[in-house]
Amino acid sequence: MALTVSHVVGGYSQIPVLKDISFDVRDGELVGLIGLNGAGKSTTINHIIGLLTPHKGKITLNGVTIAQDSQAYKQQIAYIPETPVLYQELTLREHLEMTMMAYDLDQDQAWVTAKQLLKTFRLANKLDWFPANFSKGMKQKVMIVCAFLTQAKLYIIDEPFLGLDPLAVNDLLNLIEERKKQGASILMSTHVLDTAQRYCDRFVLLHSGQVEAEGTLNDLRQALPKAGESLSDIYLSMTEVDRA
Ligand SMILES: Nc1ncnc2c1ncn2[C@@H]1O[C@H](COP(=O)(O)OP(=O)(O)OP(=O)(O)O)[C@@H](O)[C@H]1O
Repeated sequence: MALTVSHVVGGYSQIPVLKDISFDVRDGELVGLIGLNGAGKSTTINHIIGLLTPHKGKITLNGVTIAQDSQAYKQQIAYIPETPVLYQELTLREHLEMTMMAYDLDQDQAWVTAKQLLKTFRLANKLDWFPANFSKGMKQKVMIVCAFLTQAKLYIIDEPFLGLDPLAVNDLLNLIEERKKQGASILMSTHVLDTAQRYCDRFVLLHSGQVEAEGTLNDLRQALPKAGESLSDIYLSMTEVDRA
């Protein structure tokens, strides 16, 4: 089991946002973290990447908790935030070099991977550009290239589809497929439910800080038999109580 989130209660203050959530992401699997605005998706991710500490419960990555070995834990994760976070004073080349250092990557090997990724995301001739010169989507692509440059065990991708052009979305989905085949795990938060339905192996449906349902689309259909066939129908049905 790559990632295990076990009975996590947590949030930003003493009042918990996450109320006893449990789920896992297995090797070679893409899991969709789905929920309305404010459901707790980013808060969950912030706990997994170690920005927040659970009040209760435990998060392990291949058996290691962040408290046991912070560096070993963090080096297994590559995170692509919803809003790109780049250093204004560093070029694209320097962002890549910094990632290689942070993940202890072999420079020669990493540059082979980097060049391929830069070509895929049409950034190959922009190595000496600074973030100020990039569009929003280009900044997002820089984050994607940095993340997939690593050989992380777990990729966490927060809402990847909103700022990217359709070509880049397709390239990202291909990249996810490729890393899955190599055994990596991916946790992806998104509101784009038709794409999630097509590509995710399993889903975690978060609602008001709780896991309302989880499993494959078939598992969800069986759990909510009257909801409808699509992930969108199932999700809307699950949130109906709040909208009544
Ligand atoms: N920095 C913060 N400090 C205090 N409360 C926060 C903070 N960030 C989020 N929250 C609260 O935590 C709850 C869950 O928010 P979270 O950002 O995890 O939702 P989300 O599912 O990622 O939503 P969205 O789809 O809008 O990104 C919300 O009630 C929100 O107000």
